[in-house]
Amino acid sequence: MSEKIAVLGAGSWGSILASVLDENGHDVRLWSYNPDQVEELNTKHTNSRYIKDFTYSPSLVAYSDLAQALTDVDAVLFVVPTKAIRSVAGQVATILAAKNLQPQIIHASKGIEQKTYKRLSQVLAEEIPAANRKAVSVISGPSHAEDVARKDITLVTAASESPDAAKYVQKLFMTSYFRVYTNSDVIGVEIGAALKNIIALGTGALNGLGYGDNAKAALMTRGLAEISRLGTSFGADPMTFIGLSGVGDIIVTGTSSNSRNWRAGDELGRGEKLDDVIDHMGMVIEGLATTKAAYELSQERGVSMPITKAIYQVIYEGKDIRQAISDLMQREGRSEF
Ligand SMILES: NC(=O)C1=CN([C@@H]2O[C@H](COP(=O)(O)OP(=O)(O)OC[C@H]3O[C@@H](n4cnc5c(N)ncnc54)[C@H](OP(=O)(O)O)[C@@H]3O)[C@@H](O)[C@H]2O)C=CC1
Ligand SMILES: O=C(CO)COP(=O)(O)O
Repeated sequence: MSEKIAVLGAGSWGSILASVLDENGHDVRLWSYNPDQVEELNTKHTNSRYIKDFTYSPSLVAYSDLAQALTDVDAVLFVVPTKAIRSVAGQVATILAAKNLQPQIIHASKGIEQKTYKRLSQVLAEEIPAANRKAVSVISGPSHAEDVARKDITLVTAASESPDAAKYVQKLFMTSYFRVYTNSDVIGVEIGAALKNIIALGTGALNGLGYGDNAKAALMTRGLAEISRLGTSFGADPMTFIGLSGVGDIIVTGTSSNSRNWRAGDELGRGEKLDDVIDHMGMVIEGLATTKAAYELSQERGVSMPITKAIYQVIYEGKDIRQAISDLMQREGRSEF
């Protein structure tokens, strides 16, 4: 099949997913709000700020005009940072209504909306009226853009309440090195995807402070336990958290310097100031905002999330990291499950 697909957001992940789709023979329109970036993508076929040493196929065309990118689309893939999802979806909705289109809606972003605590598929379904879309799906899993760029083996999951939509997304992306499973648990997939970034900040910080493998494994395991507690409180299937978008993504993000969240944590652990870390990263560090949303959500729902709370206190209340770790370790002993 060859579909017309608009990919919105030309950062590291959006541009590489666009490249996978282009390679699969789809008519891909990669949209960015930055005209200089569009110019670079269309003339040099590079995206140097976001992905180093990678050349895109000339068949992949970038657009700065959103309406043009959406012409006759069969599917729209959102890969902008979480904080931009609602505003971009609002613009998309207006254009789809004017063009009388009803594409599949997919997103590959990882976060929770601030203040509303909504998952991104909920935000998309709210902003794009049912008359102008088919189902909403999410594609997620352990997938650093840098690894996909060099065609390293990558497995992800496509989740949707509509089994047909999940299969559609699976078919769009599958290649010899990019394998896609389907999943009906949208809640579990989106919560796992968003909250693993908090844990990556934590394991990065442990690394920066000089802690070893035991400490990092402990943080990832107990981190997954609290993510699972929050997710199941919303009705997620506990099995999802031992799948690709749960333990898979915690491993890839919580152990790798390819992860911006891990790197940010590492730099904080080494004593750098948060503002400096954000400044020189130059790309989105989703875990920072997600820590706030998840902490507030855990308070609101009465779900125990001690690691998220500790990371929240370090980032938002200026608590000393070593003190936060010591306080976590001195909590009263309890049963593992
Ligand atoms: N990188 C990866 O390996 C993976 C990332 N993800 C997720 O994908 C999402 C995007 O991440 P990623 O591509 O890495 O992020 P990047 O920071 O690399 O790129 C984000 C892109 O979105 C643009 N952007 C920012 N705000 C807006 C806006 N309001 N309207 C339109 N475009 C905007 C940015 O432009 P500018 O920089 O000029 O602001 C940039 O081009 C995140 O949720 C991330 O968690 C998921 C899996 C893997
Ligand atoms: O989600 C990712 C890999 O699955 C990428 O993580 P970072 O946003 O921390 O780079």
